[in-house]
Parts: sequence; C-alpha cells; structure tokens
Amino acid sequence: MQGLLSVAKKRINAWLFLFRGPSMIQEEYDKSNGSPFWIQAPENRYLVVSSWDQIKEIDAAPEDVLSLQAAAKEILQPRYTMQNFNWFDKKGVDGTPLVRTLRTLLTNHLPDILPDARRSMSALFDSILESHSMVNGSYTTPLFPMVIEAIALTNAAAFFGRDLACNKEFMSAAMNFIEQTLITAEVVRVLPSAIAPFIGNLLAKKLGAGKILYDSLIPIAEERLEEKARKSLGQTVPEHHDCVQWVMECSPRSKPWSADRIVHELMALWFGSVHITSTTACFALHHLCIHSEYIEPLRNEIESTGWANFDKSGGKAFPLLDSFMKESARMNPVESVSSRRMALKPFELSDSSRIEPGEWICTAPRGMMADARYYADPQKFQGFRFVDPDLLDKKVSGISGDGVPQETPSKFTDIADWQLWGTGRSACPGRFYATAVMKTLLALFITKYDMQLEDPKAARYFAWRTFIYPFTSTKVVLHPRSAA
Ligand code: HEM
Repeated sequence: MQGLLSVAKKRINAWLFLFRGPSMIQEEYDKSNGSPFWIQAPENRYLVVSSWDQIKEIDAAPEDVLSLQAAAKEILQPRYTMQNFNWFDKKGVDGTPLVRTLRTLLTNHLPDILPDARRSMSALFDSILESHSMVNGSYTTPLFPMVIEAIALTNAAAFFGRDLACNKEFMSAAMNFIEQTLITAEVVRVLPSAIAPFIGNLLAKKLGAGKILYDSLIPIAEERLEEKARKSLGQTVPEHHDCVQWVMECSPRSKPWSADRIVHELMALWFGSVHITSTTACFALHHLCIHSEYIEPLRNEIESTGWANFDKSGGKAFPLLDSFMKESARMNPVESVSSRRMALKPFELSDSSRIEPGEWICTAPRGMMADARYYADPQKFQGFRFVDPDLLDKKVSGISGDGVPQETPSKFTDIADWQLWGTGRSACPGRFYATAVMKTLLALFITKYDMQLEDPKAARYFAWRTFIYPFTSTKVVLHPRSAA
C-alpha cells in the first residue's frame, strides 16, 4: 500500500512539473546544497547539476555520450513539426555550417544588419501604435505581441532575406509555426508512445504553418544552390547576405547540403531563436517599467554614444544597458534549466551520479543566479551590478548601486560566469546577434517613449515545464517623447 501511494505521488508530481516546473526545481535546488538532484517529468527524468566543476564534466563528455541535439530533437519533435525532418542524434554528422554561420558570419555582419533592424522595428512600433487611439498623449497596448513581432521581423530579414521578411503571408505562417510547433511537440511528448505517432501525424496535417514555411523556403534555397553552381562556372550571380546563403556556403564541400537539409535547419533555428529572444527582451522591458529610475542614465548613455557608434561596435556598445539586461535575465531568467544533454550511452559524474541512455542531464541557471554563493545580495535588483566600477563613476551620478557590492565586471554575452547561454563548446552561437538585437529593441523603447505597465501589480508571467512565458495580455502605456 505504502509503495503504491509513493508511486502515485511520484506520477502526480511528474504531471505537476508541467505547471510548476521552475518552483519545483528551485525547491530541490534549495535542498541540494550544490549537489546533483533529480527532477521527474511525465515522459522522462533529468539529473540537474549546479556546480561549475560538474558543468565542466558535462562539457567534456563526447557528443556520442551526452548529446544536445538528441535533447533538442525530443523538445522539437521535428518528425511531426518540421515536415518529417529526421535530425541525427549526434551533432556534426553532416557538418556544422549553422554554428559557423551564426557565430562568425552573422556576428560579423551586425554593423550592416543593425541600422536596418532599427529602422524596421521603429516603423513597426509606429504602425502598431497608430492602430490604437491616443489618450492623454499615450497609447496603451499589449507589450509581448509587439516585442515578438519586432524580433520575428528582424530575425526573418537576417535568416531568410528582406523579401520574405516583407511578405505578410509568410510572416504570419512563420509566427504561427512557433506556436503550432510548441503545441504539437508537447502533445507528442506527453502521450503514450503507442498513440503519439498517430496524433502527431494528425496534428501535423491539421496545423499547416510548417508546410507554408517549408514551401516558401525551398524555392529560395534551390535558387541559391543553382546560383552557386553557376558561379562555379564563372558566371556572375547576385550577392546575398543572409543565413540561407551562409549555411549553404559553409556546408561541407565533400557532401554539400541539399535545399531540404538547409531549410530544415533554418526552420529549427527560427523556432529556437524567436521565442527565447522575445521573452528575454519582454522581461527586460517589464524591469525597465518597474525600475524606472534606470531610464534616465540609460537614455543618457544611448543618446551620448549615438546609434552610429553602436552600429559600428556590432552591438557591443551601451555597457550600462548591457548590465541592466544581465541583471534582468539573472533575476527572472526565461529558462530554469540550461545545457540540456540526452545520454546516448550511460554517463557518470565524478561524484558517482549516473544517468542511463534516454535520460537527461542539465544545469540550474535560475537557482544559481539567485544563490548568495554566486551573487551578493541576490534578491536585490541592481541594474548596474556588472558594469566596470570606473565606468559607473564616470557615467552615473544619482544611481550607483543601492549599497549592493559590485560583481566582477562582465558582459551579457559572457559564458564563463552564468548559464544563460549554455556551456563551453555548445554555448549559444547566436548570442552576439541576440544581444545586439535585444539592445536595439530596448534602446528604441527607452529613447522613443516614457513607459509604464498599465497595472504594475498584475501577474506578468506563467510557467510551462522549465520555461516562463509572459502573458500576451500584459499592457504597457507608451507616451511618445516627441509628443511630450
Ligand atoms: C536571449 C536569447 C537566447 C538565449 C537565452 C539562448 C540560449 C541558448 C542556450 C541555453 C543554448 C544551449 C547551449 C547548451 O546547451 O550548451 C542555445 C543554443 C543555440 N542557440 Fe541560442 N539563445 C538565444 C538566442 C539565439 C538566437 C537569436 C540564435 C540565432 C541567431 C540562437 C541560436 C542557437 C543555436 C543554433 C544553438 C545550438 C548550438 C549547438 O547546437 O551547438 N540562439 N541557445
């Protein structure tokens, strides 16, 4: 009887994890005193680690033992969500052109990308606000949809080219694809394996956004491959600066990627990049509204540095904003776990904690970021805690830290001091791009508007599994500064 009760309790907790993931992980983190602990999800269980030494052990494990790609495959269920895409479990089997594309080429092109991104986002904000009526010089509008649309527009131009980013039908399908992928993948993950393929295929047929995305991208990828072939014969072909082109050019010479392979990889990238970037930026905007004392020094920094210098730096400028974003993501990280790896073979940490094939190991960024072992006065929001103190004295007079000791100066894109971007050789290759785009978006809000939340006391987010999502209904009151 006792045994039966304990099994039932375990199953209930596994299902509760879907709704209370972040707080359940935090409770275990608080009890663990830095040791690995287990979290049970309905379909699998995760070993969660939080010591930097053990994180290094994860990074050192070969790809055929601990695989990021196999974990991503379980999250995305590409067979159902991405037109029957059969990703390899092990990364790099047919080359890694995407990592070079993002880490090097996309990052190096930021000085060209950012001015266009800024103009497009600014025009988008104007048109969204014009569709509302102005009351007392201000517009009241749901914040998260505005942020997703801006990030989606920017990513579409950078990944697929400006023509598709301007195509309303494509953009609507691309946005729906994200939602439909989330729903389909979740349903397939939690269903018993006997019926999951049937329901998965049914949903894939019913929800058509993935097909529209795929059908729109395939002719472009085919055209690029054809241009590549013509170029190799000495013919003149148009130049393109987007990820379709770069992934094609970086794919292995010995076994070049087909149009189908390029498109599948970009669909996965689209799904993975729009959502996390918009949610992270949205939470930073919430923090800007709540901690409005930071607006003036940030505005001064942006206006005195100037957009031209920001663009030239490839998005590295604005150190105060950089630190503010880092504090926002530390206080309220979108993801409670990071560095997910699925075991393809049994894996044992040096403390003898062991996972079997199919189980996951991951890290606990939310717990670590709120831990007094790693941060001074961790519950206190201190927007400039990561800024070089010399710079802080020079740049900010009124607001310099509310008595919280400075951390060692660090940047938002750093990977050695926090788990936001994952671990070592697998750390997010899009982080320089993501940071520059989020800075552009936040700096536009700061310079264009005075802003506040319509109801600062209302709940702003909810949890699903390890993720927190902003409510799409949370409204912001924007007062255009030119109208002041
Ligand atoms: C705030 C925004 C973002 C956050 C917090 C984030 C975070 C992460 C994390 C935690 C990982 C897993 C790393 C690991 O397991 O060790 C990852 C991987 C990845 N991210 Fe991001 N990411 C963001 C935006 C982006 C953007 C905008 C792009 C594309 C431009 C991108 C492309 C990728 C890719 C391709 C991988 C897989 C890397 C690999 O397989 O080695 N991410 N990201």
